[in-house]
Amino acid sequence: MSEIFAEAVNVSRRFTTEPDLAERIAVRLGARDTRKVVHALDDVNLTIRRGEVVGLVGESGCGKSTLGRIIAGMLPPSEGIVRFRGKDRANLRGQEARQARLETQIIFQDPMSSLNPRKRVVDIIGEAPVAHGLIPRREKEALVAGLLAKVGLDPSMRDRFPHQFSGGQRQRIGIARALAVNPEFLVCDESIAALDISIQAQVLNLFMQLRQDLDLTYLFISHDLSVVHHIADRVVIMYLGRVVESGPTEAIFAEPNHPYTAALLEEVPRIDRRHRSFQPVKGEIPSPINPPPGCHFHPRCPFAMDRCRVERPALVPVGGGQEAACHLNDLAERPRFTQTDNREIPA
Ligand SMILES: Nc1ncnc2c1ncn2[C@@H]1O[C@H](COP(=O)(O)OP(=O)(O)OP(=O)(O)O)[C@@H](O)[C@H]1O
Repeated sequence: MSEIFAEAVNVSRRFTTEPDLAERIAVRLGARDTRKVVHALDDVNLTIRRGEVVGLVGESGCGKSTLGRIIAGMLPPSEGIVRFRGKDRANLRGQEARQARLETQIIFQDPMSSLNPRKRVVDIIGEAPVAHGLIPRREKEALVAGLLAKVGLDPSMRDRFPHQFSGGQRQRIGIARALAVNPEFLVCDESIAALDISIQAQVLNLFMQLRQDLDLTYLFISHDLSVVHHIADRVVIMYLGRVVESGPTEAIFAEPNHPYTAALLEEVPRIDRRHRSFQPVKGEIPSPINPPPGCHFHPRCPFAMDRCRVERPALVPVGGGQEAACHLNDLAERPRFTQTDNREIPA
């Protein structure tokens, strides 16, 4: 197995909600402070090995982006450690910290909001490598031309502005900008979600090609299991701030261990039946402001037992390279579920 490249160890992250105007006024007038704490991540472990594509999936609000930003070093955890190449990111200083920042690039969903509309593509892509002293200014044009070609755009487009490109082309510009500083690790946060279906496949193929050509490591965040099935070596499933299951992609798709994973897969969409997002698993996702005790999934789980309502299940190996956090694994006879009947089995 290749070396561990990036790692989150027992990472938690809380946010305090901002009070709105009415709440601020009420507090000034003596009312109780109504700010609430959002438990976005609750003791999460994640390991990414060199050269791996790890797919991080889960419903909206389960903490995927927060984990991606923490692993990328853009956001500190409230608790826990983030290691990059074996070193605690929080302790990196000077040149080492700068190097770690450059080696990790994050590609967001909406390229338009991250590309400066007043700058030409040549500057958008070529600015950072010059500013960081990776290349002399005179080499900027050539570097940008090469990068545009690498992401499938005509190098003659380098003097255009972002608004002169389509959504898919803009995402390619975003990718070229990320590649300009020679990263080894790309965190792709819903990077293809905003694109038309046909364009999604093209950009996904580009990511896979770049992986091969440049030996990249990816954390690929998506709410779309079919996308992850297509690109990831390993899948990590999150539910309400916790990892509930992880393992090799094929194993997870063939035999999910956690009832939540099974329920998601029931709804999914094979890649050939293109389906863009999760259908709601039965029941509402609870609020991360007030998560349920025990297993976070128990209010929606068709198998929930008394123990699930009070005791958090640990994430443990369950065979086949998979890990799952489910008390069912401790039963002498585990109820079997299939992708089609998991909703009907009584508790
Ligand atoms: N800066 C913040 N302030 C307050 N709450 C936040 C902040 N950032 C994220 N959250 C909350 O933390 C939880 C997890 O958010 P996050 O964006 O990580 O989830 P996600 O799985 O990526 O969802 P989505 O796909 O909708 O972005 C959500 O309840 C979100 O509202």
